[in-house]
Amino acid sequence: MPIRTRPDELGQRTRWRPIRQLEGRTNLVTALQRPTQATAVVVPAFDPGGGSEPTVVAAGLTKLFGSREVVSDLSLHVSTGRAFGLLGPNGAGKTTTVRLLTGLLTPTRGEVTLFGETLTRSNADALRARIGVQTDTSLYESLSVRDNLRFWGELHGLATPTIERRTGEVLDVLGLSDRVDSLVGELSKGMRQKLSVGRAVLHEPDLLFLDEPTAGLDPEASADLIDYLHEMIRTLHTTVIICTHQLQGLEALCDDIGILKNGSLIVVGEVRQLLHRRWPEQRYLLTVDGDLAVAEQTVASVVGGPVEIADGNLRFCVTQEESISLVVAALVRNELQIRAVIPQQPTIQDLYFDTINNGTTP
Ligand SMILES: Nc1ncnc2c1ncn2[C@@H]1O[C@H](COP(=O)(O)OP(=O)(O)OP(=O)(O)O)[C@@H](O)[C@H]1O
Repeated sequence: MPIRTRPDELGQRTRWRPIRQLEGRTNLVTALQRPTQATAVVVPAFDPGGGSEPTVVAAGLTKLFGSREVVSDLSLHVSTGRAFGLLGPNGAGKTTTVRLLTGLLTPTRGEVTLFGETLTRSNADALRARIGVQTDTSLYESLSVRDNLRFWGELHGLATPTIERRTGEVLDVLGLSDRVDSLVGELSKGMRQKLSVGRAVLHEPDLLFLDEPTAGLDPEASADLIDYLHEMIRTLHTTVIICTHQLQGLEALCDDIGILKNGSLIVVGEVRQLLHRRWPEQRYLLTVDGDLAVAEQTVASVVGGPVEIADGNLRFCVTQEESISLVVAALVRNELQIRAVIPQQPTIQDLYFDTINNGTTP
């Protein structure tokens, strides 16, 4: 009998949890006992001696369609148990990169290594059996939810009882149990989205590719999905690669990111390191009552750097935390009433726009 998630006592919605956690299988214990592996990725250069065990290595990956180069000399490592965000504007080459990494396209130059094995035509199917790919395009609309999952499970060689058990568990976690017999064509966009994620994780892949996983989900379902992915990574050590344009809050999910522009990976690395390298100073937002121009001059005289006025607030940076008390003292001396001094954490979204607009590479 499938073990079900327990709705909490307040009657709130069931939270998404990894299947293996729900099952309480021994491989969960094994996963928990495995040591945490080191940080993924750094710089866009192939570095085989990183010390960590990468699940995905791309080395000099290049793809031409005709004479048009859509992926150019792309190199990256994604280490086991990390979530990697592959970002970039429309047409930057994200989907093509994912197709190259999953063996659905053959590179013009370069190579891909998955789970320590160089990806070739002859081992592609075997390696793909360890991969889950979520896209919203390949669900069968005229089949029921159950039959979509059954079909997918059979493709992955799962036995019928396993498929049935997994289907129950996945749908329970997704909050779709009551739609098991609905035709996919009758589902809402968000429900299809959830089903496409559920299908990708049905066989508990070691490597999961997600394409806009939260698009079309309501905020609660979106937060639940992120929780679920976190749990999957934490307990099963799944490696996740996410292509998304939804940058807000992405820090909650991604350990590492790569930003593609015109087929080239122009920024790649660990999120915290990249943000710190780009913005080593502490940024502040200041709200004062009184003359903003006087406030600006006062702050500038203390911090010695640019002070920006935006939406009636001042924005500035300090290199040392102590400087902020000097700023406050100077404002008080000039009889400016301080309403708020708020530290501003730079985000992936800030880095993305900075990189795309200014072409800076931290
Ligand atoms: N099969 C193909 N034949 C020719 N050109 C292609 C093919 N597939 C993709 N391209 C081109 O490759 C470039 C990159 O496309 P890709 O789909 O990888 O971008 P993307 O970053 O995923 O974009 P989006 O964010 O819009 O999904 C585009 O200019 C696209 O037109």
